[in-house]
Amino acid sequence: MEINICNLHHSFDGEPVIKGVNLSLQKGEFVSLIGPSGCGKSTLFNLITGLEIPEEGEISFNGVNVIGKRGHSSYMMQKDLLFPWKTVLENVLLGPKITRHQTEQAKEEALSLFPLFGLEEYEHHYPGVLSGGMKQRAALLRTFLHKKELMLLDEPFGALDALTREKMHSWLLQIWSQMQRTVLFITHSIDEAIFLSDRIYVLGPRPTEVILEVKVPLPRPRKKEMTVTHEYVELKRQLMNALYEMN
Ligand SMILES: Nc1ncnc2c1ncn2[C@@H]1O[C@H](COP(=O)(O)OP(=O)(O)OP(=O)(O)O)[C@@H](O)[C@H]1O
Repeated sequence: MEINICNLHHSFDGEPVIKGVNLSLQKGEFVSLIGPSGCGKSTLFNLITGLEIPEEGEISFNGVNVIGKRGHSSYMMQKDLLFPWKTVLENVLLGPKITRHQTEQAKEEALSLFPLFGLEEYEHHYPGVLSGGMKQRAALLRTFLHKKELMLLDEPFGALDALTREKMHSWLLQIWSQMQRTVLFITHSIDEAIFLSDRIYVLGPRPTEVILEVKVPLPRPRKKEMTVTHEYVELKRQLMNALYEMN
């Protein structure tokens, strides 16, 4: 599966937000988007999922135009909250339920994944008793169960403390390699983008466009020790220059 976004333009009330964005993803790739606050990253996700219709440009999955079409990507929004009155299991089944495929099979699959997502024994608890990291893992499990060609993750770890966030990085990579999904990931953290990704796109300020695309030259599986290697530091310098030059 190949995803191509070509010459995408979008405005709100006559104010341009997206200005000729081009990007592509190969099957199974982990790609991050990094850019200044308010540049249009979430808008880009809304366009890819069909929640918004672009003024101009193309979005295709395997050559098929998907503009304005829903159902080809699973989306974890920045504030993807769990419903406090539903149990953790009911919350994670919301994706399959929405697509009317909620069967005993979906429930069994969800239950079998609770240990991998570090949520074992919390199936019938309410989200109020979960830690911040567990809540994000539950929201991620819901997104993983909503099996679509592309997973869009909008800053899933932005609100977590540094240590929990680091643990989540290694954990997410393990899940991603086991489940073989294509991921597009928004972050404000250069380190997070490098540690997780195969490729990174740097977006400029609003109206945004791609100002840099880099491949991450680090082997997998990723290890924390890699964050002090020459390749890592050089890439970080390149990304910092691109991001700080805009301000
Ligand atoms: N539905 C909308 N109507 C009008 N303006 C909008 C709408 N959605 C977003 N905007 C504006 O478009 C711009 C881009 O917003 P967006 O949320 O896409 O940025 P972002 O890069 O995801 O921001 P952040 O990094 O802070 O999450 C902002 O100026 C925002 O106010």
